Amino acid sequence: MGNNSYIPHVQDSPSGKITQGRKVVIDIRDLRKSFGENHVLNGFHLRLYEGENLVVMGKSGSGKSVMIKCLVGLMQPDSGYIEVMGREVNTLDQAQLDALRADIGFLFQGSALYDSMTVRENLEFPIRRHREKLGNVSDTEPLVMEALENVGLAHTIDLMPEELSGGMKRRVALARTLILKPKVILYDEPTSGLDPITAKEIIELMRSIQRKYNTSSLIITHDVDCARVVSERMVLLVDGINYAEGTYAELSSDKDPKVEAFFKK
Ligand SMILES: Nc1ncnc2c1ncn2[C@@H]1O[C@H](COP(=O)(O)OP(=O)(O)OP(=O)(O)O)[C@@H](O)[C@H]1O
Repeated sequence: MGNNSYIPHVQDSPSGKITQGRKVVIDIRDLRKSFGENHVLNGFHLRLYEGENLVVMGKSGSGKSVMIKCLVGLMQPDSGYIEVMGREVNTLDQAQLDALRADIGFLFQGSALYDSMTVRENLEFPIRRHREKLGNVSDTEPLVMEALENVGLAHTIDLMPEELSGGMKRRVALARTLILKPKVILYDEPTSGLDPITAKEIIELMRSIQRKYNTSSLIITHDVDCARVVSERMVLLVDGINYAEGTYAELSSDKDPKVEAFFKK
């Protein structure tokens, strides 16, 4: 590990077994992005397989957000190949990008609820934006209820965000993400700012959603506990590359100093 090239999965390693025979839903190859002399991504590779929970860990400023922005077409990479659910992102026009984004759920740190809207109205918002994807439904109530039930918050439907705790807001935001039945969910620091018990609840929810809908999840986190519980595989982003890949057990016992640094408390 730790060389400057793509690390193919060793087929009979634990992480190799996880990926064997599964369909690739996100394929990032040799991604490069610099801002002047700041070379952020220097040949980053990543594959997300159908139904898997993949955690990407990297220090602050290592380029995780840049990678996600390139992935959803919000930022143009300098070079590299990005394919999401069979579509090559760099070749898509605006309408095609919008359609792609409707298939991707985002749970970002900043994906706050609209304070002036009730929980119901917050959940109706994406339905109105992507009405055609849901077959132009006129009665949104069953969709809103199903999404809220998935996160155990059906009783909050008529509350305002200010009446919810931080953990409940995060769960409502997750329900809003689920309402469009995304095939892929991108989580950016899903447990940041939450106390350990609430963080654990969010992690449990992420796992149950993944089981129920067979979604593929790309999870960006600094939280080693979150990574341990939620990840099937992990990618460590160091020096702009996928420095190391493997299961939590594989990586947490790796003796490479840059890998070890992630697991020191
Ligand atoms: N639009 C931009 N213009 C110039 N530099 C940028 C831009 N976006 C990101 N960068 C730089 O790219 C580097 C990686 O930033 P990025 O936000 O991807 O880090 P990160 O790994 O997501 O960090 P954090 O964990 O703190 O959110 C940083 O040095 C940042 O200053």
